[in-house]
Amino acid sequence: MAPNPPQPDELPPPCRDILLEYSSQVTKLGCCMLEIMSESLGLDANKLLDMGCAESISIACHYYPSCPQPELTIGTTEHTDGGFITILQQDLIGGLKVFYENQWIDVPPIPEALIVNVGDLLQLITNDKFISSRHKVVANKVGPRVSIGSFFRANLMETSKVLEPIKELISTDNPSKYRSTTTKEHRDYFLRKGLDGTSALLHLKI
Ligand SMILES: O=C(O)CCC(=O)C(=O)O
Ligand SMILES: [Fe+2]
Repeated sequence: MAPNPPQPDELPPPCRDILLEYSSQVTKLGCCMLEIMSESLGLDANKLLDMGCAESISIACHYYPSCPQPELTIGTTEHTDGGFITILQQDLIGGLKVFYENQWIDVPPIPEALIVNVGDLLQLITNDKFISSRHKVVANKVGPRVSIGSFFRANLMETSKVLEPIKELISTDNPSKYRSTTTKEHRDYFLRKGLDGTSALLHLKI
């Protein structure tokens, strides 16, 4: 949806208007979250926005059919999201799980609540102040399940933009945990690696 929004007639008619409206509202919410997160790090409220964390936004609508033998398969394999933040809306079916304190915990649907996931790039630029969440979706006998993910990512148009821990968040006591990369290098690695359950940050660790 950003930086190059689709033409309305490129979107399926049944969800065209609502998707454009949703995109504009979720963008506002994401910017607000990024401002609050900046402040919580002791940074200027605009810092994460100025770094381009809301420049590129894509929306994926997921449809998980009901599954007669859910124990034999998986909805979405374990992964961390690759961007800065993801705002996720799930319906009331359930199935999302997050890895917390060494175990998989259900993220039960709460009507009208949204989930905000920290992604790998926010972990990288905050030098581990925010940690990306490992999550997955299990298959379900009931369904279908629908979810909508709004991904705030690095702007791929700026291929050579450098991604590295924010200077204000590193010091001699708390040195940089990651080497610098570029949006292109990181994206290529993320796509090559696939959703194999390991973090795309491991190869950048110092
Ligand atoms: O369907 C969901 O609830 C989560 C999907 C997801 O993790 C993703 O698209 O990155
Ligand atoms: Fe995800």
